[in-house]
Amino acid sequence: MRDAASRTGFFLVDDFAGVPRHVVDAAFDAAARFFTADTTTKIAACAWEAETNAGYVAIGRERLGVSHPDVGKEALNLPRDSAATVLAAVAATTDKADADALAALLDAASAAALALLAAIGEAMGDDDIAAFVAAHDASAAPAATSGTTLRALHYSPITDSDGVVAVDDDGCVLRAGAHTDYGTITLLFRDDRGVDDNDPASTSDDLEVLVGNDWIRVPVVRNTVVVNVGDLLHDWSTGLFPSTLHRVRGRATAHRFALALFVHPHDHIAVRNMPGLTAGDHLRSRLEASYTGTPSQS
Ligand SMILES: O=C(O)CCC(=O)C(=O)O
Ligand SMILES: [Fe+2]
Repeated sequence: MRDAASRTGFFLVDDFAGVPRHVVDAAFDAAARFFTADTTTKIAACAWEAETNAGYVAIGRERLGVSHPDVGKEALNLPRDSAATVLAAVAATTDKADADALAALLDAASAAALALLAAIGEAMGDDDIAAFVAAHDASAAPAATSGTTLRALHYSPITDSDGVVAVDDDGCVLRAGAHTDYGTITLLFRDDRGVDDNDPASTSDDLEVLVGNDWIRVPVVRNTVVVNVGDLLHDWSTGLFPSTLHRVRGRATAHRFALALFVHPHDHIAVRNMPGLTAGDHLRSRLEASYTGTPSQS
């Protein structure tokens, strides 16, 4: 883990890091059903709110890279601290079982993250692993708020008429621009749904990581979760574990689904190497830079 985290900032963990497969599958099914609703319904149910970072992020609202909005990407944000309102909106839009499935993944992935953080603390040679883990553990500080958020992501097929960006020679578009993640670690669950069966080149390994000067594809390995280092672990480890630039570059014709838990310390925790900045301030400034004002109604 120390080797992978320090070289690329990305690694795969078997058995979904302890999250039961049926919990992952049920959450994928729930997210896919929610995204099937039309845009107006989803916006009306729970439009994304800057204050809480909770809710439905319509196509055109988010730009992870600097150049243009992420192409054809919509998301449902379930921050740990304000999941309830979004879960109620999911229950009203599809059904209660779907809301329960997303809540179950939020809980199970959050627990898995704490176990991973203990291992990561050991791998980076932290002199107070317990404090590192406790800085992310809701039960260790029940009154503390945190940016930890489950996001369901859906990238829909795009056509020429979308006119947003060019499809490159490989038939791919940049689905999510190059960025580093904002928190401590991210747990990314992927599956094969959305792969275009009519297109032999279509795969779900669309996630690319910048290693040296090369964009390397992160392979999809069944029953694994991708774990990657975010900016605050880069900070905590003083650069030993780098938060690596990554992007999603995928087939223009395919759907893509992913579920990501962005794990953050409690908001009041100080960012080690930026005096005066807290984890909460850091997250707010990154969110402000990546969300645009107007949803497109496509
Ligand atoms: O869609 C994905 O696989 C990952 C997207 C990503 O890197 C992110 O949302 O931070
Ligand atoms: Fe990311």
